[in-house]
Amino acid sequence: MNEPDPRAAARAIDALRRGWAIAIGGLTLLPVETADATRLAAFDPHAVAPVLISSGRAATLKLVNQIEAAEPDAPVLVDRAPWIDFPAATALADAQFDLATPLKGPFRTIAVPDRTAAAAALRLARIAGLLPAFFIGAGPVEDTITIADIDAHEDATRLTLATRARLPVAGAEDTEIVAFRSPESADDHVALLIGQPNGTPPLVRLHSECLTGDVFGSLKCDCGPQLHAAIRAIRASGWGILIYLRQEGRGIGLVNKLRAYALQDQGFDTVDANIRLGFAVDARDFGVAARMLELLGQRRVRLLTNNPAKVAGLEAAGVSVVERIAHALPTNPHNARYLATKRDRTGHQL
Ligand SMILES: Nc1nc2c(ncn2[C@@H]2O[C@H](COP(=O)(O)OP(=O)(O)OP(=O)(O)O)[C@@H](O)[C@H]2O)c(=O)[nH]1
Ligand SMILES: [Zn+2]
Repeated sequence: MNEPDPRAAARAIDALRRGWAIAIGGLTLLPVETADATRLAAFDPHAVAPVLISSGRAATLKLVNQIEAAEPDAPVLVDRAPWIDFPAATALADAQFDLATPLKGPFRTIAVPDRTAAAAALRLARIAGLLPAFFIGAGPVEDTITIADIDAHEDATRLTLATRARLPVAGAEDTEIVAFRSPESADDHVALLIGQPNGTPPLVRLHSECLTGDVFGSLKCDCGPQLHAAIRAIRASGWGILIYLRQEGRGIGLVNKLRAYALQDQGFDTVDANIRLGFAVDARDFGVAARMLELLGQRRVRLLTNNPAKVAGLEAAGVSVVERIAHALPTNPHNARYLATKRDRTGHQL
């Protein structure tokens, strides 16, 4: 097996964002979101290329039953009926049109030729911040990558400590910022080391990026208040670490999170919005945070969280969580339903 090429996934992500076709394993794929009718005609002159979507999207379109939708990001292939032109394929891919222009079919699902490569393609779409939907054909491709290249892009063990500097912040003047990077990914994660080690396990907060909450003070979620309260709680405890993970939108990226918000405007909750778009409810990998803690020499932590998946994710990656401390803040009329959904549907303990 060849070593993964550090540039391969980055080149493929770039190609997908420009609407160019790529090949993964035995599959040749054109992304639905960024293609157009002309590119599709060049890629698939006989209009026979089936459309790859995920099972959550397929369940939303009533193409598969609910049991399969329990794993919302599994690959499903839709046969290319003659009426599925480029706009119809876009409607297959994009949940925002579901209520206004419901698709009636008829649709037929067919066997996915290479499930592993198809799942890798859906994963790459998520990493690229695109809708998880592709035409599968035989046209010319811009890049060819392997599943190992995609794995390397997400491999936390490839993360290294890049630099560190003093960074006094409001509520914690004795703070240092440490930045981490990997050869593959452009997402530079950071940690704030707050206070001085005192022989006890650090109080740790894993915070996933939320542009809307962290920067604009969005009231739809609790991220901004949680971020600032965590810094203060860590300082008050003596010392600890705030890990800031570049996992916007629970790992689906900013644009897809805003698509989920548009679906929430239509009445769907945060869980159903992700599924209707074709993503897992939570696409984050907390192994990245474990790797950062390991590079900082910390294998035992006290964790500030309401989310059992964060505890399990750290433990699975070899960090022992000696204590979980709840991190709930007052609700407001805009985020009450979101927080209730996290309690009722994703097991958050408040
Ligand atoms: N996809 C999606 N992501 C969201 C939504 N609302 C907030 N987020 C993202 O969710 C992440 C915030 O999660 P965290 O603050 O880590 O919260 P948590 O997983 O609930 O866990 P704790 O706060 O530790 O209990 C950020 O990446 C936000 O951008 C939403 O409606 N849809
Ligand atoms: Zn948020």
